[in-house]
Amino acid sequence: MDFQQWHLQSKTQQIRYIAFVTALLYGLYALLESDLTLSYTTLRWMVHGVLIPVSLLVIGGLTYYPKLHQVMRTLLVIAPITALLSNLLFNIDSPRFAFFSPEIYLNVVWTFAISGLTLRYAAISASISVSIVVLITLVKGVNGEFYALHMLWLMSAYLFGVVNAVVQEQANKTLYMQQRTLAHSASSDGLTALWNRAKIAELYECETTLIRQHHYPMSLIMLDIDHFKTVNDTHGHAVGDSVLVSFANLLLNNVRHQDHIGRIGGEEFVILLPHTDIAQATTVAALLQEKINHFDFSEVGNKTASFGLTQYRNGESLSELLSRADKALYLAKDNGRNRIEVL
Ligand SMILES: Nc1nc2c(ncn2[C@@H]2O[C@H](COP(=O)(O)OP(=O)(O)OP(=O)(O)O)[C@@H](O)[C@H]2O)c(=O)[nH]1
Repeated sequence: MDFQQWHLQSKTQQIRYIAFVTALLYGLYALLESDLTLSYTTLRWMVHGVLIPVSLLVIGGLTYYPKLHQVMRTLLVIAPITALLSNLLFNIDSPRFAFFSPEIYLNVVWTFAISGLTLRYAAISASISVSIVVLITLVKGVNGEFYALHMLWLMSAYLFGVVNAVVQEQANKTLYMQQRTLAHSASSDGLTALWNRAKIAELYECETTLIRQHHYPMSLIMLDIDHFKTVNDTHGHAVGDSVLVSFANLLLNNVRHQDHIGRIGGEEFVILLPHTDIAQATTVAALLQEKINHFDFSEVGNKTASFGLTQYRNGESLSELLSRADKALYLAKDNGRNRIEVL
């Protein structure tokens, strides 16, 4: 999940409540406005009392549907621009423009600091809004003495908004990075950085859910370095560790990016291969065997590994799949090691 998606997800509640509260406030605004003005009365009602509150309610409602969050964000970018355009349409020629102008400044601050948009999207929305206001103000003008104050407040709203959004964005990015680091260290093996057993179980659940929908084959390779104990006994634990890291990298460099590699025991590894039947998995295992046999593990020289392969059967649990692969691996060890066995 990239930062934009993470942000959207983490801001869902804020967007929801702010959208609902703002819808309510626009309803009130429409009521108060009708006492203040005689112009565009029906249109004002339609826009401030119906169109904008309904759009905001839709935005709030879309927060409940993660698949529609992109649509929600687009509406969130458009809504403040619409509100502001209607404000200008209704009020720019009015001698009482000053009564209605706070909505414009609030709108800009709202977009940057309150709406829940990321800096990029808030900047797009608020910049379009402010450009429109400046342009229309320059073309149409606003009544004399209010002009300078209007421009100052507009600029202040934009500046406060930008500064706040930049600071918030920095804080959010730090939080995002921290969460990613934490999530990764909770899912990976500290020595090799491959997935740990818990993460493999999570990935297995994701894959089997997809398999139930799309019916594709999946295989599992379990492999174990042969006579690894002698590496530790002869060269020491530190060299043993570096062999494990090199071995992990060798696996990573020789499988597809959609395959999931985990270290589930001392020198025991698994590779979950989606969209792969047992014949294809055997070809992958043979390629890995070849690569391992020819790899120079520096002080240790060449090593071999034994492979246990099996194909996923519909509805079975990870432990059932692992236990069959484990039996195949056991067979490979029993039959002389540096072998591939399938069950
Ligand atoms: N250096 C290092 N050694 C580990 C680690 N985890 C497990 N081991 C060692 O891996 C060795 C596994 O030994 P065994 O289970 O007897 O297996 P083996 O010597 O590889 O023999 P076979 O699997 O039968 O071929 C043990 O000596 C463990 O101490 C680790 O993280 N680092």
